[in-house]
Parts: sequence; structure tokens; C-alpha cells
Amino acid sequence: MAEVTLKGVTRSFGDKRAVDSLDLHIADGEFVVLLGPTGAGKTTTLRLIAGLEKPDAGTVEIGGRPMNGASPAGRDVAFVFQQYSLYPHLTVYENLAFPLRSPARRMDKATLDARVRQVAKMVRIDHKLENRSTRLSGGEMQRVAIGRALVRRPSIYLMDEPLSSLDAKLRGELRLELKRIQKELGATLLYVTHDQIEAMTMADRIGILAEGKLVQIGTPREIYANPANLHVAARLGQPHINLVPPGLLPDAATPAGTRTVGARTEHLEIARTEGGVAGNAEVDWIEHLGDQNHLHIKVGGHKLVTLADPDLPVEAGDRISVRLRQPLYFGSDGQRLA
Ligand SMILES: Nc1ncnc2c1ncn2[C@@H]1O[C@H](COP(=O)(O)OP(=O)(O)OP(=O)(O)O)[C@@H](O)[C@H]1O
Repeated sequence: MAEVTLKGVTRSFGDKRAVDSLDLHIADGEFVVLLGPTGAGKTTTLRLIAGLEKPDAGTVEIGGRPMNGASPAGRDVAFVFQQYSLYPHLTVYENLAFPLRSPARRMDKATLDARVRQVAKMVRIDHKLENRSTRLSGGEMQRVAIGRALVRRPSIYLMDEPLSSLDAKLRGELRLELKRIQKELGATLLYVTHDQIEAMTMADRIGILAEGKLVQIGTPREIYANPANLHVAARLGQPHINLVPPGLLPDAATPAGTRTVGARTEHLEIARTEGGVAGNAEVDWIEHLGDQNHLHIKVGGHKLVTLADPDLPVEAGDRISVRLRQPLYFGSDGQRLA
């Protein structure tokens, strides 16, 4: 596998800067996830690395070699798309073997067979090797599509929302398997998703893209706990971070210049009010999720959502008291304040 470096990469479509002066380094064997809203430039970034798009400016290096002008085939990358694109008339075995059959590889039959069977086992499709690919479930097809990338040993795997067409249970399973396989192979992997749980659970580092720019990159923990600005803070956390004006909730110390206070569940202290104490908030409604509840709260015309223990003895309409505990503070430019 190899490291990949983007330096000042820019790509526009008409007036639209899809990718804007992007600097990104992915270390050899690293799993980097690009997270961002629709249109942020995630797919275009993958396509620029794969050579499916040409940058207007900047360079892409793979394994320390500049790729300017190199064709997709000359770049040694493997791409997995959102929608499995298998050869319907071929068996699972032949779909997996296909990338290894190019004459340039001159792979002998026994090596090819061993490689196909090894990867089929990894993606847990080895019991269906003789099935036509059309006779598989969606999850199985996507396993084959991922396996077809894995049979090769490219410099980097590029994956564009490979799990998004699957149901939640399969997504959860494949997420774990993909992470396990990546570790086993020591693979360099750049993975695009909208799904914050995928990003949090699989990434060594998460890169947050917005309008073609890399806003922040760091470990999942860093991105979650130390977001550089409001945009990054809003990308992670379930339920969504609450953004409220300073002074709305009691707080030990609000830094000067605070325009917005960001409060996740762990930043809110909730207590029932007893003995005639008025309380500063009201329970609006409670969403029961099973192991946890979403508590919807009204405070002075603002609505907040927080996770709550199902045993918390409150009901809609109850008065409660809510205070802040070391929340995140943002200035008028949306940047985080120390
Ligand atoms: N071939 C193209 N022609 C014109 N505009 C394009 C083309 N490809 C991408 N764009 C534009 O560039 C911007 C970035 O697109 P891109 O597909 O990279 O975003 P994305 O972050 O992958 O979004 P999504 O999550 O919806 O896939 C968008 O505004 C898109 O409309």
C-alpha cells in the first residue's frame, strides 16, 4: 500500500469550485473518512485521486510519485462505488477473479484461485462462489463488489458510500468487517460517507469537507470533542448539537465574545424541580427509543433535544431545571473560542 498526498488540489465545474485548494495527506495503512454534506466535494476528491477527473491546479501524489497526467489504470487504485456494479452474467467467483485476469498481470491459475478464495472468505461470500451474481441479496452483492476491489493489492482503496444502499443491520455488520479487513491488510483507505456512525467507528482520522475545503481533520475523538467551528460541531453527535444564545441557560463562566453556545447531551445537567422550585425549562415531549429517550425541552422560546435515561421520572409538561456543564463556545465568526 502507499501514502497519498494532495497539495492545493482545485477542480471547478463552470462557476462551481467542487474542490478548493485541498491539502490532504493519507499515511500508508491509514483509514481516512471524508464526511460532509451533499455537494461538499467528497466524490470529486476521490475521482481526482483515481484520475477520473483532472485537477485545474495542484498535485496528487501516490506513493511519493506525482500523478499528473497518469491514466486511471496507471495509478494503481481500486474504487468501490455506492451501487454494486457486478457483471450479472458471471458467477461470484468470476466477478472476484476478473480484476486478476488482465494479461498484464500474468497471474498463474493457482495463485489466482488462492487469492479469490482468500478474499471470498474475508468478505464472507465463500459459500456462494458458484452463484450467479444476480442471484444474491443486496448485501451479498455489495460484499462481492468490495471483494472485487480487495483481490487486488492497489496503493489505495477509494470507497464512495459503499454501504449506503444497504439496510441498517447489514450496514452495521459490514462496517465492522470492513474495518477488520482494512486492519488485517494494512490497507490505505479513503472512504466517503454521510453517515457519522460509519465515520466515528471506522476512521483513524475524519476529514470534514465543506464547499470543497477541508475544514478540519483529526481523530474521531478530536473532531467530536474539539470541533474547530460550528460547521464541524454540527456534523457529529446524535441527537444534533443544541445551538443556543449565551445567557439562555445557567453557566459557570461564558467566555467574552461568545455568540453561540453548543450543548450536547453531556453538556446539559437536567434535574427535576421539587418543592415548588419553578425550574427554567419545560419538557415538551419524550421520544422513546428503547434503551434511551430523546427528551425535547423548551427553554425561553428555544427548543433543545437531549438523550435521557428512560428511568428519568419526567413527563411532557413537567417543569425541570437545565444548566450547562462545560459546553462549547463559538464566536460571531462561528469559530470555536478557547
Ligand atoms: N461532472 C460534473 N459536472 C458539473 N458539476 C459537477 C460535476 N461533478 C460534481 N459537480 C458539482 O460539484 C460539487 C461537488 O460534487 P461532489 O459530487 O463531489 O459532492 P459530494 O460531496 O460527493 O456530494 P454527495 O454527497 O451528494 O455525493 C457539486 O456542486 C456538484 O454539483
